[in-house]
Amino acid sequence: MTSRTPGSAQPAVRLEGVVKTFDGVRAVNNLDLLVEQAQVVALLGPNGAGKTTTVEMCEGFVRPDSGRVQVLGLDPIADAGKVRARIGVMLQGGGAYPGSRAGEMLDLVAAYSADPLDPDWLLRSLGLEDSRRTPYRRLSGGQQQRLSLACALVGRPELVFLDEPTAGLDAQARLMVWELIDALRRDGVGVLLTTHVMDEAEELADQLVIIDHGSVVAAGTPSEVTSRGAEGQLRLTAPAGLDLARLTLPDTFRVFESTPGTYLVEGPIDPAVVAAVASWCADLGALIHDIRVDQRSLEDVFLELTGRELRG
Ligand SMILES: Nc1ncnc2c1ncn2[C@@H]1O[C@H](COP(=O)(O)OP(=O)(O)OP(=O)(O)O)[C@@H](O)[C@H]1O
Repeated sequence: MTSRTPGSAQPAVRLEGVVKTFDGVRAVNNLDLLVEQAQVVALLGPNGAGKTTTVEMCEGFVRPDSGRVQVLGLDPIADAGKVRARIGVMLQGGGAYPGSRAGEMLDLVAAYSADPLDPDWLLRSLGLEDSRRTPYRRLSGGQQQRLSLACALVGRPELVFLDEPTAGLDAQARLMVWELIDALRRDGVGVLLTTHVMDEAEELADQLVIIDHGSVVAAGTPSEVTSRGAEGQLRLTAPAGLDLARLTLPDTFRVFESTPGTYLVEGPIDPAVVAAVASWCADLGALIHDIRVDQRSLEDVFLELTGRELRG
């Protein structure tokens, strides 16, 4: 992918206090969201949390009741023509003529762009080089999915919206899509993606935004989100019967010997805690056999924040 010249300092997406209500139900409730250029932001949330509504407001398909939506510094409804020429939207299985061939479809979309990417390069990057002449209806679900991603990207957008880009893809195809998203970021493109796949969000995103009932419940880098307020655990294996009274940690920590020679420290584990434990052992002349910090996974945090019940 060729590198683009740096654009204006406008963020790719900025939402401020956005509200959208359907039939008395607040789908989006006072939402703030920021996607900078050259940044991948993953929007996470349980079913019905308001992700699609949020993205559709950014794409100019849904009008907010109140608040401000800006895309590349423009209003996506008032400036729809200008905005659509500069963004890429991945539509799930939509907009295809079933009889047209994969390569023809991509060429057609490319023909609408002033400066398209090379369609053959895109097909290769997505493992579709052998499907150029295959009619759309004969493509597998995963191939159709990748073709719709190619169509979203071929116009060299400054910002792309990806709705569950790897849903239903096999491991190889998923990796290709991840690599392509990484290449987009390197090329200065802003990416707002929705996903239900936690490791995808952790792997790809610079920033995570978890929403529930239309509002942000957590936001930050993946490590900020997984460590924020986290009760972690440090597990230490060392000689049995060490004097715990000589380990000085704040009262917020719970320290105990769970079985002879296995010590647990529960609380917000940070590098200073690990150092304190190591120096406690050193002062006692005790050799550490094993030390491990168990961090919560993004899935743990997600379920804690959004509950475990099934949503409609
Ligand atoms: N056009 C509409 N008319 C009525 N209600 C709607 C409409 N679009 C969305 N909603 C409601 O708004 C809420 C948020 O829906 P939305 O599709 O934005 O959630 P989502 O986070 O994308 O969910 P999912 O993960 O299931 O795709 C839901 O309660 C949904 O039923």
